[in-house]
Amino acid sequence: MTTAQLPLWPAPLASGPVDAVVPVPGSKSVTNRALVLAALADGPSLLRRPLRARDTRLMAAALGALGAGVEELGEDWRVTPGTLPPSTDSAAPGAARPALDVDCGLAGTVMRFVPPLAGLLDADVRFDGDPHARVRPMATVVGALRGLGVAVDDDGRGTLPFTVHGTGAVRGGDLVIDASASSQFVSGLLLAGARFGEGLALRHEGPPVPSQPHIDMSVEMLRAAGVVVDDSAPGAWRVEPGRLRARDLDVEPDLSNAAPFLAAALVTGGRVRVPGWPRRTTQPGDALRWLLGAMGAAVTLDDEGLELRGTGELRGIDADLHDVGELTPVLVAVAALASTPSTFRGIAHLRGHETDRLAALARELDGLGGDVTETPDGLEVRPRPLHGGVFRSYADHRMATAGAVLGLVVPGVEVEDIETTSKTLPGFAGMWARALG
Ligand SMILES: O=C(O)C1=C[C@@H](OP(=O)(O)O)[C@@H](O)[C@H](O)C1
Ligand SMILES: C=C(OP(=O)(O)O)C(=O)O
Repeated sequence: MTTAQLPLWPAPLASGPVDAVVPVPGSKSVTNRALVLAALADGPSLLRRPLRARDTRLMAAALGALGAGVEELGEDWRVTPGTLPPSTDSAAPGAARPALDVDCGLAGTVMRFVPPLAGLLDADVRFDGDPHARVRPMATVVGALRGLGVAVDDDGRGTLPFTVHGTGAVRGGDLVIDASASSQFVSGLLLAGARFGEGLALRHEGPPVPSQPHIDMSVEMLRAAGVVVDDSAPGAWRVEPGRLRARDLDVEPDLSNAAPFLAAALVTGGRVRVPGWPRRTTQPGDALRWLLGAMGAAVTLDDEGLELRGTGELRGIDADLHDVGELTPVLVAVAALASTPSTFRGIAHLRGHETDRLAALARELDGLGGDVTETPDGLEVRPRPLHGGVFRSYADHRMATAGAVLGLVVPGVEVEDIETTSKTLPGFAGMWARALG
């Protein structure tokens, strides 16, 4: 794919230690789960301060196409279930079955969470997305739906596009999947499972499932909606059939989107405070406290939020990021600026993210004079003096923010298509400029 025509953003060089308070918008993962659960619930729900970004607007539009209503009320969103749960007023005799379109963009949560809901509608629902979305792994979703008795038309490649032929009900029951390529396969089925006739008894078979905190987030949010979920056996989940309670919810700040700002404090020896950092959370971004701490940061969490201070020390780490893969790009950028080498493991599944993140990080850092090698399940980073140049983002919001972190201390870094950050963080360039003062 040629990306030569995309604009280049001269990444600002820090003139000194970054010292900023950075309020971070709502969590993508919490917002999109809350939208799905609200669309399936027994009445209207209010999401307070959801993330308003491309991924969450795509989710709102997808649920809208399936019959739910999402209305903006200032900073909040009111969600009305509409024809979800399954409509009883199916098409009149002789009328064509409704054919609906869902644009997944590049949102993993939309492409993995919405198809199981489409099975609950009496309609044909076509799923497609961006060019980069058409190479993300989807075979497990298609296979799971067929295993649940839902017909799906695809071209057999195990990717978008495909069409789900819903019949208005999903039988549910026992299902075995391989979720080693993405935890979202598990989450998507769990979120819809209570609406299946027999509920869902899901079992994973295969190499370990990544991103366990995101599965915990799904289970916790289902329970908060009154759904009975048993996750006591490793690699197995039982969702009892039943109603989902509508509820109002405060969306936590997106801790993974705090990563570049916290990294800015660390690599410039400065200080960044993120207000509203939850004391307890299922978000994987909470691990930044330990990961950046291990790289030299001093981190405190109190009622004012999280504060991270750079201490002047910046060391490499050896870290298994299997559970927190979405933190990888920024951590690799920090590692490239450290005084000692780093090894990141457990993240083979990042090859199926917005882009092949392992290849992209190795290529772009090498392009700035770095020394990064891919391993079968991760990256090895050997710090070297870096020089300026173009840092391509491959339609990946987290590649773009990783480039911004490098540009703080490496003169002449130009990040391609900084606006790709609008997937989860619209206005990133402005936030970055404000944080740098
Ligand atoms: O369920 C979610 O909200 C997510 C799960 C993870 O996906 P993978 O398990 O595919 O890494 C994560 O990387 C992604 O950013 C968001
Ligand atoms: C992997 C990510 O996104 P998605 O939800 O599209 O999978 C991510 O945000 O790092």
